[in-house]
Amino acid sequence: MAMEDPDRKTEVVLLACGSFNPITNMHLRLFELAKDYFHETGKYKVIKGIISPVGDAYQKKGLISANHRVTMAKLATKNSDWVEVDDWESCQSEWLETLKVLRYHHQKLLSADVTNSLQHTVPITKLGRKRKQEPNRHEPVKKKNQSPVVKSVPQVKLLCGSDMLESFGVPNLWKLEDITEIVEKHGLVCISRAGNNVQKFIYESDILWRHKNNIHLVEEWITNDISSTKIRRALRRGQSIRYLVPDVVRAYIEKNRLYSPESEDRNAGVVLAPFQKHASDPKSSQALSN
Ligand SMILES: Nc1ncnc2c1ncn2[C@@H]1O[C@H](COP(=O)(O)OP(=O)(O)OP(=O)(O)O)[C@@H](O)[C@H]1O
Ligand SMILES: NC(=O)c1ccc[n+]([C@@H]2O[C@H](COP(=O)(O)O)[C@@H](O)[C@H]2O)c1
Ligand SMILES: [Zn+2]
Repeated sequence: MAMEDPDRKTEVVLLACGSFNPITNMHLRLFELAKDYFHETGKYKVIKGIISPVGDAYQKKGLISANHRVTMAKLATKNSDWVEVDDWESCQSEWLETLKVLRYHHQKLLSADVTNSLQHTVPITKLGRKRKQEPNRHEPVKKKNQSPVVKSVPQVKLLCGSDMLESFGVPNLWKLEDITEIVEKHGLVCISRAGNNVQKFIYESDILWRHKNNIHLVEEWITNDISSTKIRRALRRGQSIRYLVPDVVRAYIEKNRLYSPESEDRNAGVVLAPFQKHASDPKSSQALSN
């Protein structure tokens, strides 16, 4: 695609998909942990984080309306200068495979990049000639000048916890071809969650093992087991959730009385959308059996 510059860092956009029912401090920490990890490698630059709450059609038990979940995620990230919320996925009337969400965001960056380079196009040959005419040949050439033309599109990597990675092994939940394309074309960043053995999981899957260079495992040393399930449970019991979610999110939940025994019963007994969609597909039944 573009001219490779060994000094230039690969730009990465981190995409987190999930229910965010509701968003917690731990979800926000995932982004910080992943960004630190990539920057410490010296090879990547994380330019953006995207939170994509799942749509209502996912039909998970206890899932409250996407409208509230998106609003809370926006409130939670309003002080972040690099993490944003995208509601495209949640606005779709049907549930979408995570791969399609990754493709959409990659495509969006591609078209933004085309627009950008059309605005700044300088033929590469011209830049080459200009470089040779520079007076001091020993001075390092400023590669920065080339950026609008030769810049490559950022990679969009799926950011998740190890429970999501391990869900790849749940029969009928993921299509094998989707898992393959995610790890082959995009890449995965997985934050370890207490009680999960991700390395063994990767070892036991041929596909994940083959693409392990594109699966980044990030150890969370300051462990923190906040989950949305536990937040909803505390709320149902009238217990405090202060310091577990951003204060603006807590205030929004209280104002709108969002989580109750009734809301927890939403979608009770309903089959989760991916199971409905993939159950009859033989390719997905034993997604990672070897
Ligand atoms: N404590 C955590 N450590 C690592 N990853 C986490 C943690 N909490 C959530 N995640 C990750 O955040 C993403 C979104 O998760 P999700 O919306 O399901 O939140 P959750 O807290 O796990 O909610 P629930 O309890 O309802 O399953 C997933 O990739 C999940 O693995
Ligand atoms: N086949 C798939 O693409 C597939 C299957 C199951 C869950 N997912 C996604 O993973 C996330 C899981 O979120 P929860 O952990 O809240 O259920 C959601 O964004 C959901 O859309 C994708
Ligand atoms: Zn979860």
